[in-house]
Amino acid sequence: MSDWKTVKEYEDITYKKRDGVARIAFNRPEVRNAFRPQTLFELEEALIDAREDTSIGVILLSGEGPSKKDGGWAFCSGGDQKVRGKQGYEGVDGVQRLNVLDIQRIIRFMSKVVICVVPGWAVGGGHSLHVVCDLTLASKEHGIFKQTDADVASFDGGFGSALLARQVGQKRAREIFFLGRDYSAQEAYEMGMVNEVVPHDELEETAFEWAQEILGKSPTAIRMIKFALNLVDDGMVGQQVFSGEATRLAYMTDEAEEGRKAFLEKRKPNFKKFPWLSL
Ligand SMILES: CC(C)(COP(=O)(O)OP(=O)(O)OC[C@H]1O[C@@H](n2cnc3c(N)ncnc32)[C@H](O)[C@@H]1OP(=O)(O)O)[C@@H](O)C(=O)NCCC(=O)NCCSC(=O)c1cc(O)c2ccccc2c1O
Repeated sequence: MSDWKTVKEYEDITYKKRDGVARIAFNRPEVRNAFRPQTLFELEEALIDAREDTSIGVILLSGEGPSKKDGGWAFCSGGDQKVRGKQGYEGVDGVQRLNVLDIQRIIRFMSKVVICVVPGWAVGGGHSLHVVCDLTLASKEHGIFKQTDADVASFDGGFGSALLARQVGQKRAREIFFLGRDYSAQEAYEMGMVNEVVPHDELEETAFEWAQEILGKSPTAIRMIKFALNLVDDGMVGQQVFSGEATRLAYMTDEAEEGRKAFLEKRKPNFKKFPWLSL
């Protein structure tokens, strides 16, 4: 096994790779890893790099820490309220955005497994990010899950709430949003939104081990299952993403090769030798 290698230095995130695994982490621990537009642009670039790298099969999404100010740990505390304007979170270009939604879509629709590694607070828009990841591992000692959207007059009416209800049930999802209470990693596990509660010191290594276990599986089977599980909730976009993978598989057949060759050779395709399969 090799060591983590930094892919690129960023201001608001860290980005490393090791043995088929990419690790991307929020790096603003003094504000509990709250995100501003710049954070999300950096995150988008790193996620797309990991998605396009065919040597990478699993992405760990986490938060650096602890805070030098008070020792607190966080995955992410959502949008940075200091830069929130009337139409979204304001960047250095003066434009106000809700570009965390881009990040949610990249995670949801990418053909690789994204594991959320929660070393501390997962709050507001950070809570929604954990919900949209494929799996969540949380620190036994410091992991806390909290949905503060209604405290700050915000709401994630998409994956952050609807998918949450799929994970924990309607009544629990409403409780999480309506009351905005703190839930320990163990409580989040019992509700069905965390896969494993791990001693804090072992969290990173456990996440890496889960990633290695997944990397031992068939990449095709993993992405077909991810997209099939998404399909039921994602409407025509889910159908598009799943069907894209079916098209890819079809392209790999001799039948598809005959279609392609016939076009290039300016002749009629001969599909006679390919059977009309039964059920
Ligand atoms: C996360 C906390 C529960 C942690 O509490 P704790 O007591 O441990 O720590 P402090 O409160 O003292 O915080 C330390 C330090 O960090 C600063 N900070 C923490 N969170 C944020 C934040 N989100 N923005 C800015 N700054 C933050 C805090 O001010 C302290 O700094 P000092 O200088 O005072 O030391 C608790 O901090 C907390 O509740 N934080 C706020 C959580 C929150 O409400 N987040 C926003 C929810 S809305 C959202 O995220 C969101 C974003 C989107 O882009 C959306 C897009 C589309 C739809 C919905 C969206 C959405 O809901």
